[in-house]
Amino acid sequence: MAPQRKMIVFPTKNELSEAMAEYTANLSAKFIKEKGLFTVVLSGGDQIDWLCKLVQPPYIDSIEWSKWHVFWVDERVCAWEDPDSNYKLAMEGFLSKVPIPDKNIYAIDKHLAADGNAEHCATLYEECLKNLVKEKIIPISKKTGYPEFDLQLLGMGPDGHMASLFPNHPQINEKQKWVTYITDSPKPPPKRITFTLPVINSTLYNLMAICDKAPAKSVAEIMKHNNLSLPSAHLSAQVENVWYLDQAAASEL
Ligand SMILES: O=C(O)[C@H](O)[C@@H](O)[C@H](O)[C@H](O)COP(=O)(O)O
Repeated sequence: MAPQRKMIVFPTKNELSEAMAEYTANLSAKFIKEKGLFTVVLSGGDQIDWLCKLVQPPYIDSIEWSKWHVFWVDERVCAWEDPDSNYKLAMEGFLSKVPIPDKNIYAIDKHLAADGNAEHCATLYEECLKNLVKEKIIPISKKTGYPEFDLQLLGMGPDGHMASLFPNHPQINEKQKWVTYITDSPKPPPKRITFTLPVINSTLYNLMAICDKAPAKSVAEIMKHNNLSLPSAHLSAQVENVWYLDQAAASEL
């Protein structure tokens, strides 16, 4: 039975950001103690701004960064140096400030992304994940049959999309692939790769962080009506599916 969706509303974005950092640091300590490593899946958008607390005391010194393995739930198919790149966003805002080994940061294929080859990028990213299963970095969940990440940090767009799973687009129905692609994303840029829904929901701990007024109507559609036409309404997890909102994002509840 999938865990119930939990919701916590914070008075300010700063308090939400502090709670995100604490949640992440606690899970980092838990999994590194249990298995000697921690797998974290990032997304794009504003979320990286909120992870800023992790690069400040106490976390900057207390987290065992060398044991982290970092992935992206979705990525734009563009050069790493492109302002649209989630890799660039995360590298500049977070990853360049913490001592995670480069080999433990799994980005979209640099050259194929620069060439704009979305389908091949998705195939290669899936191959990367499958190699890490063989190397026992990522387990396959006995419960779901899909790869099992420890923590995934997600955002939601005003239209209710998460990762690059958008309303009225077929990618949300993909069940065979672990990574798929889109070439007509309603949110620019159009070409992206994305984890599929079964992989997103096979994560042990999913933290959905939403701020500002723009997504408030979609938050209400999901929290009050469980409107499944919105991809984020399908978010689940194996252990915890928790939504952190600021007052503006919760203002229609
Ligand atoms: O690549 C992307 O665009 C993101 O992964 C996307 O899914 C993002 O998480 C949401 O659009 C929320 O973005 P904001 O936090 O900027 O609203």
